Amino acid sequence: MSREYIRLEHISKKYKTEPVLKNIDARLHEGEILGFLGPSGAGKTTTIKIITGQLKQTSGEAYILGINSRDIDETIYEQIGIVTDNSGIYEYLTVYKNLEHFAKILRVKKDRIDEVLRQVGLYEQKNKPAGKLSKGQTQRLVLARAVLHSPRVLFLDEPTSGLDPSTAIEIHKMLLELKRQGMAIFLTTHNMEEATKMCDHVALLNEGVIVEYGTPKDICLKHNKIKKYAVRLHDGTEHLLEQNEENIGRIHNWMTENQVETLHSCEPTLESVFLNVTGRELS
Ligand SMILES: Nc1ncnc2c1ncn2[C@@H]1O[C@H](COP(=O)(O)OP(=O)(O)OP(=O)(O)O)[C@@H](O)[C@H]1O
Repeated sequence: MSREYIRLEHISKKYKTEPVLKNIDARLHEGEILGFLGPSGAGKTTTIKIITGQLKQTSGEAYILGINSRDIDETIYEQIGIVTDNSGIYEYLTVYKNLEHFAKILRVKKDRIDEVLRQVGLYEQKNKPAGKLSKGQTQRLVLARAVLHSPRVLFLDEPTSGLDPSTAIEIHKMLLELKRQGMAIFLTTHNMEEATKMCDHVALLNEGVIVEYGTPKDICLKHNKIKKYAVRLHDGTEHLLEQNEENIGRIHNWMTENQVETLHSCEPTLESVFLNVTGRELS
């Protein structure tokens, strides 16, 4: 049984009188990725801040690596990494010097810097000033900094937001490798494809409430009540049909007349589940 690294029990948070998190429960284990998925303002960043002790909850308990978040001090940062935005990178220092600076603070041996630079694919850019990196390269540097001290838990707030698809795929590969090495990753995203591909469990968060929690597959299967088929005919027309007797008959007729070019069953996606449950788009 893998070790539990994060536990949220009935977390609620109000900013003044405004409730932004309501009774949040979640778990994250060693070597797992948990996705907090929700539109802007759903409460994802607030949740990260509570777990990491940057913000106090109004009620409920949060534990990270067995420590109550109300009791944690800065020594926790030796065991966790946080990626929220690009702040904290010194633009006028080279990529290497940036990491050297953090290696000193985190008491990490210098050998580890080249190792991490290779891991995130920035070794060739090590002598470039950080301010001259592309957006994707900057995100790799931020990630390199966050994993320099081999943390047990990594928090990523929208890690691929604004990146082109091929850079996002590279970041995903890196994260899956870190997970394979046992790191637990708490990921927030608007991107349901990212969540489906990367996460062992997801929490769908809407206006501070978890409306669904589980594996992406289980959540989608649970909502697979109305089955649909997508049919494309040789004449170029496309048809999205609910599974019922009449439509099965239509599909059958098209098939016997050899009119069908492609036929797929359409499973729900996390995006469509979210829309279904909340009436809102994720992004
Ligand atoms: N310091 C604060 N004071 C008052 N309200 C706040 C504060 N920080 C966040 N909020 C509010 O709490 C709610 C949740 O914000 P939060 O940043 O956690 O959302 P999010 O899901 O991370 O959004 P995004 O995807 O845009 O980053 C929002 O309505 C936000 O306006």
